[in-house]
Amino acid sequence: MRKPIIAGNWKMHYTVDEAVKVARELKELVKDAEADVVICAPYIQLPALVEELKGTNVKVGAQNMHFEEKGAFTGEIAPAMLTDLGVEYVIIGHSERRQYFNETDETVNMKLKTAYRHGLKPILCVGESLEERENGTTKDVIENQINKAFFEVSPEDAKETVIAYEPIWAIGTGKTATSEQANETIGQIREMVGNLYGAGIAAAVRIQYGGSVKPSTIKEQMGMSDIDGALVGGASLLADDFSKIVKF
Ligand SMILES: O=C[C@H](O)COP(=O)(O)O
Repeated sequence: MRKPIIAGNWKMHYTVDEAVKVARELKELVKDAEADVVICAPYIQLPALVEELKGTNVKVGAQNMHFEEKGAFTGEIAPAMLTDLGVEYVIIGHSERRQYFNETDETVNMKLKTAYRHGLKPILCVGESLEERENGTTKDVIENQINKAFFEVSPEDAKETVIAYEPIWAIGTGKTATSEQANETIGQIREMVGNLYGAGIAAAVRIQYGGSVKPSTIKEQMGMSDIDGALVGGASLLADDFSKIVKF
């Protein structure tokens, strides 16, 4: 039985004070949640969030990091800077990073390996564009992303990876993939993991759906056979909405 995992991605929202206020409300609302709960916040909020959420069931994640240990990479954040704070998760390869910041399947692979090395739990994002969905190439596009992301990744590390399937056309658009569409593609991703690592790991790996998830959509989504959680953008910004998703 896979434990559900609901992660919020706050993207580029909130000052530190605002973030702490939401976290304070959230930790009360979700303290008896059965799912794993994660908030992935902008770097500058991470120290205050780790402090605010210490000893609670809400874990803190970053939205990105560099694959190198250190060096002349102006504006970047190294993995040890995150673990030193007590950050436990990191989103890798979000479509907005791929689209606006030149993230490639190769850098995604390097970042995954760096995350494992530092004991950070990665949330690996994959997904197709609207054009790819309409062309009928969704499965090929995602298989390519999965194969490249897991290139030379050990089975032990692969098993601990959370995969987020996010159709790009459903992100922030209010256009949710139907639960059946999401479940079908997530089932295919599980098969791809199985092709790489075998049935045991495919059955164990947790795969989330992301894209306009709301309190009103989560129950049906979590009722599907292959959906193990959600990566939530807009609806994670308010504690009340996010807690309803967490406690689907
Ligand atoms: O990381 C989260 C996803 O990009 C989904 O964002 P959204 O829930 O605002 O559509």
